[in-house]
Amino acid sequence: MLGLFGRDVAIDLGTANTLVFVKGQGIVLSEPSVVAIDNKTDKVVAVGSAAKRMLGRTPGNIVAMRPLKDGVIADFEVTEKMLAYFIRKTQPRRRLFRSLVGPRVVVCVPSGVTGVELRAVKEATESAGARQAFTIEEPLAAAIGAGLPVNEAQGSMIVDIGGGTSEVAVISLGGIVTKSSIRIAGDDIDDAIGTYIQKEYKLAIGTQTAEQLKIELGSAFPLAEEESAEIRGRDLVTGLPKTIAITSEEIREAISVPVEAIVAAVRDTLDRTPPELASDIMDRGMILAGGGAMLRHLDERLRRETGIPVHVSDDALMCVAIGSGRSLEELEYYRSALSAG
Ligand SMILES: Nc1ncnc2c1ncn2[C@@H]1O[C@H](COP(=O)(O)OP(=O)(O)OP(=O)(O)O)[C@@H](O)[C@H]1O
Repeated sequence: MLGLFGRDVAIDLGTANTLVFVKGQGIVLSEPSVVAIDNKTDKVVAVGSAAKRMLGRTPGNIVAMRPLKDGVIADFEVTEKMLAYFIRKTQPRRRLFRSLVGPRVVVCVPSGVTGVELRAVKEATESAGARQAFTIEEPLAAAIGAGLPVNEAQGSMIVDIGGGTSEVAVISLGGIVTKSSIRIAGDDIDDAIGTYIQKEYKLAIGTQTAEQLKIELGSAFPLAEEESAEIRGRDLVTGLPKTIAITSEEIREAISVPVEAIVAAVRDTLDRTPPELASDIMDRGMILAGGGAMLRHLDERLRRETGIPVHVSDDALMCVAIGSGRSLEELEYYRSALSAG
């Protein structure tokens, strides 16, 4: 069909990764939320994976940056360019005529965003070519994506741990009843690892090495068999490359503060949950979503600290995008979860 309208898309605009869902097709794109820009010409040089490879490796005139920080837009213009790139990539190869043939776009936003930030997202989406922009709060999208019955009169609890924000929400009848949104998540865990290694070993490591250490050695609760790994960095005293060995116990200690903040947000949300909904959650448990949910034994830690069953979603990294996509495909059914632009 030679459609007059663009393909409707849902975008999980994350601090770390952006996922794009095309109506009728599912997730078609998942790339790091990174943009590389040439300072001299102000032109975008690369977006996504290609730009991520440039982080920390660019010559003077090119800057590779993440336009979102802590789950919110830190650089409006660059975010707009990134959105435009992702939307364009999913559209048939022809010009997008804004408002006439642009697609409808659902963008997922953290539940803690302010009115100003929300407007910024909608404006960026519309300037990027959307004829109509909707936003959906991240915990609602994650819950829909995890298959929770969000529209029923039943308490569902979702804990979504991304790169920049961790969102905890209890949902019933299509809306969020209690929530906590903290700007502490996966990135802060990486930073904590970097800081620890710098302090204990006088070694500077890059953010990608810190993230890798988190994924490979990190845990929120003791492992049956603790592990160790070798890492390379720059010796802060001699300025030369150096290799050290580090254990999973050390990484657990390094990340204890941000992990505890996430656990505290879950406890705090439960404390404020009305008794009927709390009882539903006691029975059915909470669902963990977002990339941060894959930190080893985080489920075990939460289970022990709250006494409530904890399940990690099968599609932790994609839950939010899947849920945003479902809300796009069933706009009427999920109307109460969406806010129109
Ligand atoms: N196996 C893993 N163990 C621990 N953390 C992981 C793992 N895989 C990915 N992550 C972390 O998940 C985070 C990214 O998750 P996700 O893609 O859900 O975030 P986002 O949607 O981009 O961020 P936000 O929701 O804050 O805007 C990163 O911090 C990444 O390091």
